[in-house]
Amino acid sequence: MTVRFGARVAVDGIDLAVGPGEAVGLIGGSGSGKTTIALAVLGLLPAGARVTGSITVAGVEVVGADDRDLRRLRGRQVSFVGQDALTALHPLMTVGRQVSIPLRRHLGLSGRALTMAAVALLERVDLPVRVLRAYPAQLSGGQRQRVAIVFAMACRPALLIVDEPTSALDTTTQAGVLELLRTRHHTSLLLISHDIAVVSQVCARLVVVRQGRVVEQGNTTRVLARPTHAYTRELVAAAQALSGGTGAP
Ligand SMILES: Nc1ncnc2c1ncn2[C@@H]1O[C@H](COP(=O)(O)OP(=O)(O)OP(=O)(O)O)[C@@H](O)[C@H]1O
Repeated sequence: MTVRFGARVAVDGIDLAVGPGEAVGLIGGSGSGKTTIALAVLGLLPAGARVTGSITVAGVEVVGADDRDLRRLRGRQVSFVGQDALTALHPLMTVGRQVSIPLRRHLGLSGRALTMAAVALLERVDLPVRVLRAYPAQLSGGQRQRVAIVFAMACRPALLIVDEPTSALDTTTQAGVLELLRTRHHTSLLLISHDIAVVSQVCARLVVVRQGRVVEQGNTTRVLARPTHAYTRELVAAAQALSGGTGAP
């Protein structure tokens, strides 16, 4: 895919595949095009953006699709969790009401079956049932992030895209969120981050982007041990410096 904002090419002929159940990490510095790739896959780029090429999710072509088809795809086949879970959740709706919407719309649940499904989702992320009656602002940052991810996975989408899931969290809470991302069952994951250490804890394959192009991709262990591109070496060195400077991140 290629994405242009006017004359500026933000994503330049990227060829990227995420297989069924696979977790792929998309890494790159600020402005490398990571969020633009995510928004293109979701069909959520702003009006001025022009996408060329092809993007398919669960066999459905996104480029040129109409709003109705895109709405059907989002939530059911592809879900997204952005950097700030507070913005992903409606501030004036309890957690319980919010989770009931996708469960009703996409899975057709109602009444007792719907309540039981909502409770089961919270149990999966070690959150007490009373969280269903809480408003997002009454939860901690880590609780909100877990709620947002578990909601995004509620309808068992084919693909989950998560953008910088842990940047605002302390190390312990971060570990909980990453553990949650590891237990996705059949859902594929595209995990976006500038932090190679975070992504390498969840993803078996890494794709490194710079200025809208893929500069390196491959098995996580291989990329960390023997990065071939200078830019990847910089990212690995930065992660090692942050983790105390010894060993792999
Ligand atoms: N709506 C827009 N209009 C014009 N240019 C944009 C728009 N959105 C993104 N860009 C440009 O596209 C390029 C890629 O931006 P993008 O947000 O995808 O990078 P990123 O890798 O996600 O960065 P970050 O890690 O800082 O979020 C940048 O040069 C940015 O300025």
